[in-house]
Amino acid sequence: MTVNAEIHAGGNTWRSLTAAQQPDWPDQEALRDVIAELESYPPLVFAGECDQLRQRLGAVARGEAFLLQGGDCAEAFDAVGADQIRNKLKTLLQMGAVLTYAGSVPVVKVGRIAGQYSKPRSKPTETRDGVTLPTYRGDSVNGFAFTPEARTPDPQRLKRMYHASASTLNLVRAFTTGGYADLRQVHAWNQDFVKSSPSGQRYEQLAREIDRAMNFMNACGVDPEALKAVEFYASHEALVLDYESALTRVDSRTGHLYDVSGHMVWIGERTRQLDGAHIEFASKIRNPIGVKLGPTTTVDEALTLIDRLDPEREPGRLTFITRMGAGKIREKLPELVEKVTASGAVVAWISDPMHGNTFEAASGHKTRRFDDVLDEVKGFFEVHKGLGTHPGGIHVELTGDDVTECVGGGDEIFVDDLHQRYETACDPRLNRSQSLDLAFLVAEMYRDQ
Ligand SMILES: O=C[C@H](O)[C@H](O)COP(=O)(O)O
Ligand SMILES: C=C(OP(=O)(O)O)C(=O)O
Ligand SMILES: [Mn+2]
Repeated sequence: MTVNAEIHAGGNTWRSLTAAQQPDWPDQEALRDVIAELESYPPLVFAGECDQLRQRLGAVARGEAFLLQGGDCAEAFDAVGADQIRNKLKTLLQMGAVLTYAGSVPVVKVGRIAGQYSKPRSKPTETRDGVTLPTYRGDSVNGFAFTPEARTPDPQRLKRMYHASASTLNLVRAFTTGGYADLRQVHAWNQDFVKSSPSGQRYEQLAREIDRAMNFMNACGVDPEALKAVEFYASHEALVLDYESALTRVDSRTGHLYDVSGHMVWIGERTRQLDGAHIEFASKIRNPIGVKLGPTTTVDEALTLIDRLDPEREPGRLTFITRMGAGKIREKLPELVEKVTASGAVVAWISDPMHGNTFEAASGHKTRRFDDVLDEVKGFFEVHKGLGTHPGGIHVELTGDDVTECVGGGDEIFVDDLHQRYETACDPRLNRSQSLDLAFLVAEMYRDQ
């Protein structure tokens, strides 16, 4: 084996361990062919960009910046269109502007985008009217339609995932570097929105203040070109390990392995077993890594995760994304933060206020209350304030469209409205107005911290 091949094999050490939540591919030979093809594809991101994000997250971990991570629960192949991508980006940029200006903090912007196609599920099957089929595991694995054909895992979908991610990332890069995301466009992002919604009106007022601040900077001689491009990164859950390891490459600059399917990847609450394949895989790559921590996480688990994933104790390498639930965060988070901090490790602490607050409405829709989401973030800030540690950011499921999936918000959505525009393929997302409401409220919390 050449040195490079040996290092590359390092991206496959997970294969001898148990990998939770993997698809039951019916045709192993077809899977092998797909993996071989994916291995020949060009990387979607450059390892140097992953390093840059790790540095940005280092600032988050040290308390010098705030992470805004958001996007769909599950991206869908048929939603890879200019309007949907632009709306999501616009929402994230508006939230970023609110947090930067009203929270007075640099904001690191990371999408759950261009690769968020695979879903862990609580049940392997779904039954409707006496018919039982495999559960939907994301567009990378099977189809959402409730038919045996659609629900059978098809490895060809992994190639579609790659191409859908590539098209999405291409447009995101064009928008964020080509002038669309220019901060001087801060009003333009709001045009379709402002009149109809309270959060849009509140945003417009903020945009006017930003304008004045920019005019002031202009008058002081600050180069306006500096505002033209925005740094934006792509992230997704590293769930289907055949895909992630097929896109893992040796960086020619350093000889290290990077998962070049996205800048940052995270390991979910259902796949973070210390002796499992996902943690092993993540330990071999140099990307910044997130790990979701639910309410059953023990201090020992958190400390072992640090030993496994951040042995060098490098700020920015490891982000803990807590998702405790509004009713548990104040009880469960303090000990974790306290003991991790006492260990000397510097991780970024981020709040996912979505996944601990899901419930089923009487109509059968999976939903979340805006007030619970807000309360979990409040609890997260309270805990960090009490311990003198840094509330590093938020991780949210959102979309730029006017969906009716979560209840509440300033432009209130009621349980009876859920059916109107319930479009998610998995978990309920904040719509644009609810996302902006959240950004304003989080900015206030940050400022008061
Ligand atoms: O996005 C997260 C998970 O896939 C989701 O919360 C699991 O939901 P389920 O209980 O419907 O499987
Ligand atoms: C599956 C997810 O979350 P968790 O692993 O926290 O349940 C998710 O982020 O969509
Ligand atoms: Mn989800």
